[in-house]
Amino acid sequence: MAHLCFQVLSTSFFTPKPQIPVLLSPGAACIKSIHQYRYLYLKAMQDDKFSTPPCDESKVRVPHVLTVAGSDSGGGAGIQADIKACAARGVYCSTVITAVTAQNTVGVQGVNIVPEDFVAEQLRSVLSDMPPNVVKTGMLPSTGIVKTLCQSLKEFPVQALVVDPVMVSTSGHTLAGPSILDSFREELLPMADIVTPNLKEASALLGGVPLETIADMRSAAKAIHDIGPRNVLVKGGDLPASLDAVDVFYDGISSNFLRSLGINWNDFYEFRSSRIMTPNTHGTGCTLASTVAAELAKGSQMLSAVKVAKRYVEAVLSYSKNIAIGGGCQGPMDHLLKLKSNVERRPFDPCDLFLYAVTDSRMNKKWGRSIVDAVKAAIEGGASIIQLREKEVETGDFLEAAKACLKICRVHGVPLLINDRIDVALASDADGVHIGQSDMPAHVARALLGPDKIIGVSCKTPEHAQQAWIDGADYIGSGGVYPTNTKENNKTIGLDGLKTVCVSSKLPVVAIGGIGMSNAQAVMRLGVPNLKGVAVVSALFDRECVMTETRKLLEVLKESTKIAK
Ligand SMILES: Cc1ncc(COP(=O)(O)OP(=O)(O)O)c(N)n1
Ligand SMILES: Cc1ncsc1CCOP(=O)(O)O
Ligand SMILES: [Mg+2]
Repeated sequence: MAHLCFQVLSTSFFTPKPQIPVLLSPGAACIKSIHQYRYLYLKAMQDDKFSTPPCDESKVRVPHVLTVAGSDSGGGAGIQADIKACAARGVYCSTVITAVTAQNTVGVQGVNIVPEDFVAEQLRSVLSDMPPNVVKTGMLPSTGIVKTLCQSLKEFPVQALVVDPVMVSTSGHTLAGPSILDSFREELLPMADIVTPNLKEASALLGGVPLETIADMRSAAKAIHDIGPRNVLVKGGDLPASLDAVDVFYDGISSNFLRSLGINWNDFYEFRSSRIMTPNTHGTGCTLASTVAAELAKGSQMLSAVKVAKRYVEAVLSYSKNIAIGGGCQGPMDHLLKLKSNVERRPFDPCDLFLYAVTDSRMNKKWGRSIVDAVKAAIEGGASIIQLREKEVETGDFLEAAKACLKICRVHGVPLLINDRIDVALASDADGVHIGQSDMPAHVARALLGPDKIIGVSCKTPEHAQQAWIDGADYIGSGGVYPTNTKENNKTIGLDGLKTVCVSSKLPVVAIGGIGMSNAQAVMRLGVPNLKGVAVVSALFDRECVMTETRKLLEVLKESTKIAK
């Protein structure tokens, strides 16, 4: 938004700090200085940029992207991809539709361009009433629409403009012809904060120069930058001989400017990632640009917005690589992977607490087995839930073990929880945590872990149990029921204490502490309905054969339920 930034200064959204000269009509010649001032200005404003306007403190500001693009009936690209990407990134998305396309996974069957004056009306409706932080453009199918958009943005300035110069569909259909190039070069690109061409689009913007190598991409990024956008991302997905996917990011003006101040600055960045082999790549360009826009709307700096967007697209590609939608050769991605993966994870079932195996690194070391082998054996023996309780393991090793155990647990449909370490649970994407009274409060753990993860809390009293319920826990662990050497200085509550907690608890309960083959039946025979099972450490892991011990204990537990009936 090269020549809009000075109008932005006068809006209530920003509280101007530095004194910045007002340049009202920037030709190409003054773009550099405008960018330089804007760079300084945005740096100075970084902290204030997204503060709520002082006049309306009660309202919660929602990051907002307006996408100006074409509709894809197949739902994989265009407006539909933009809405989904923004939603996945937690950003509100409004839309101005420039064209309606009839397309599917086979190709584009038809294009109906929205009349220019109706594009103008949509722009006015959104920009005048619900100003977005960032505008992102996709398919702009006529010179008139480009001009209308530029005019609207001059009238209603926004914080950033992300231009995805869509020209040809992935199936080869022309979506914006060569006549559009002049208006891109003369009007739209000089206003852009970032432009994200693929190789074909970069070549077209530069009059058809061949782009075949990463060196070519660098030259192209520089040449496009000279047209006026503040940043350029040339996407190398179509590089012929490349195995890796390499995109080149160029931020020339600020680097020259910073160098002139004696600050060393790298103006080229290469984003390199291994290729994900999948036919489901339709909509990657729209998704990347929308995610950059969404991250900018949330307040990110440009380079980190691009980094996050690249990572997000890779994650979506990888998640969607085997999905089957449509009969054509290029399928769409599934943007809402997070929702999906949570849905696919089996929700917590209190019956999972029946035979709860809790690991102990000291015991496993003593018997010469790894955590992973211990978990495998417990699952083979019939454990219905696993907790990694690794008090003596380094964080990095704990994380690796958690990831490896998670793979095994997922295959068997057995939930995996982490004792104490919410960071390890988050980093490994484990199914949840078990926390004690002196660990982080359960409501804080819930806020960190989100609604879908399992949280267990240790409770010795009805008050603890009541608090665990209020805090949003899923189950409670109650004990030590019997004396144990596994946990030092742990008060024993006995069967009576356990019963008191169970009776008062609104949550399912698992008993813990000194439980094994000899006393598991006595525990289960308490007969309180929400006592769902026993949690065991030494009876399984301080033994030579974990699988055999688990099997035997499972039989005892099954037997006890029969007797209880
Ligand atoms: C199922 C279950 N119940 C209780 C505990 C004990 O947790 P905590 O009180 O945090 O003690 P440590 O296990 O951290 O020593 C548990 N781990 N699992
Ligand atoms: C972690 C814990 N919390 C209460 S008792 C206990 C230890 C249980 O270990 P064991 O099953 O070996 O008695
Ligand atoms: Mg603990």
